[in-house]
Amino acid sequence: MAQDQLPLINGEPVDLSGIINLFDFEKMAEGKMTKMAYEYVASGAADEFTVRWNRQALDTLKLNPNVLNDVSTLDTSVTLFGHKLPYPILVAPTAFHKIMHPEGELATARGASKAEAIYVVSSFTTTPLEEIKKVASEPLWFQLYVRDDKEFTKNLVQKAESIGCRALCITVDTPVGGARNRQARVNFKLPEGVNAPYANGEMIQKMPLTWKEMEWLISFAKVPVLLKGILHPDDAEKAIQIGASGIIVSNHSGRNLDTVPATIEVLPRIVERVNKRIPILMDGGIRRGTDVLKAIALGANAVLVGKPICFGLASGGAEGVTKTLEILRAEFEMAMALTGRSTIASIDKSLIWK
Ligand SMILES: Cc1cc2nc3c(=O)[nH]c(=O)nc-3n(C[C@H](O)[C@H](O)[C@H](O)COP(=O)(O)O)c2cc1C
Ligand SMILES: CCCCC(=O)C(=O)O
Repeated sequence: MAQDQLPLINGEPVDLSGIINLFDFEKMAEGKMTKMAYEYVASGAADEFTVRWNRQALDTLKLNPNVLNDVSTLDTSVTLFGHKLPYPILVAPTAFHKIMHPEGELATARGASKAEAIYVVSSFTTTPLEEIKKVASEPLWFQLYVRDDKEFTKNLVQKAESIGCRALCITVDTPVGGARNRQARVNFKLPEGVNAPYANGEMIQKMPLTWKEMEWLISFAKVPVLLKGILHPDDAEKAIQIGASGIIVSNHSGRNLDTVPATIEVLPRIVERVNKRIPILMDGGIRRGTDVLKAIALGANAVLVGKPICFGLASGGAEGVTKTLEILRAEFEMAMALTGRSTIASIDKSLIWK
């Protein structure tokens, strides 16, 4: 592409034509972000075993394709809480987008909408919800970090509902922050002029969140409530008992408790216990269309992607976010066709080589 035809991001031409897969975006983003921002996004907790295991576990699962099924037309759609998604990939909640790109969450929302994906806005957004809502043409969900101030929490839930967020993801795996060594080494903090309006001036501190508070939240929430960060089948069961509408199997991309297993390893046990009573979403290390396929084969209804969205955003603003999702979607479609699956319902356990 000629220089003068390239899209302008903040007045700077950005050429994404060399980006072929999601790993290319990480390399490009590293060159564009401040060291502090890159370390914040790219790092995990402690020795980063879980970060690596998320990827390794997906990589080492082998596929067992069928041939000669009619895959001339694919239906990749799934329905979650009454809303039809054209494909089963959502934008995971990630904090502080203005440290990744000056347009922050507005670029993420535009980019996700263009790719027809639901964007789960983080409690630690650096842009007010009302502004994000104005630029989003696809549904938003809201991720909630529950604070010890109940009034604050309730008001935030009601704000998210009133601007039209269609679901709430309550993050339950962060009662305290993890041992984020790489963040500590760069002395991570928000740069001057960037703030998180719903973080109440604090980063993660002790959060007094227990099953009792979850019941309280569910009692007044008007939209479906999902618990994000479930790894134990007993907790999945409790989530159903207290009336959660869904769960997200997640280890927070290995950013909180190191040495928990890969989410794709945990997923089958949760799926067995939940036994189709509520939808199960999963995140952690999804980078390839085949990863999406494997998660669905093992029982997830949909997946979310976190880091790749941050890297897409840092590389090319809204366009980078769109391209990230489009690459993953296209790879997922190829993976379906190449395994002989034309619908989501036909993606079953037999696809995984034993
Ligand atoms: C930079 C970054 C910020 C994150 N911020 C939040 C957050 O504010 N709230 C939350 O529930 N999860 C947060 N997460 C976790 C993601 O929602 C998600 O669980 C995880 O990133 C998925 O794994 P992946 O990044 O390997 O795709 C964050 C993850 C990253 C990488
Ligand atoms: C201090 C925690 C901020 C948000 C978060 O969940 C993350 O960085 O993973």
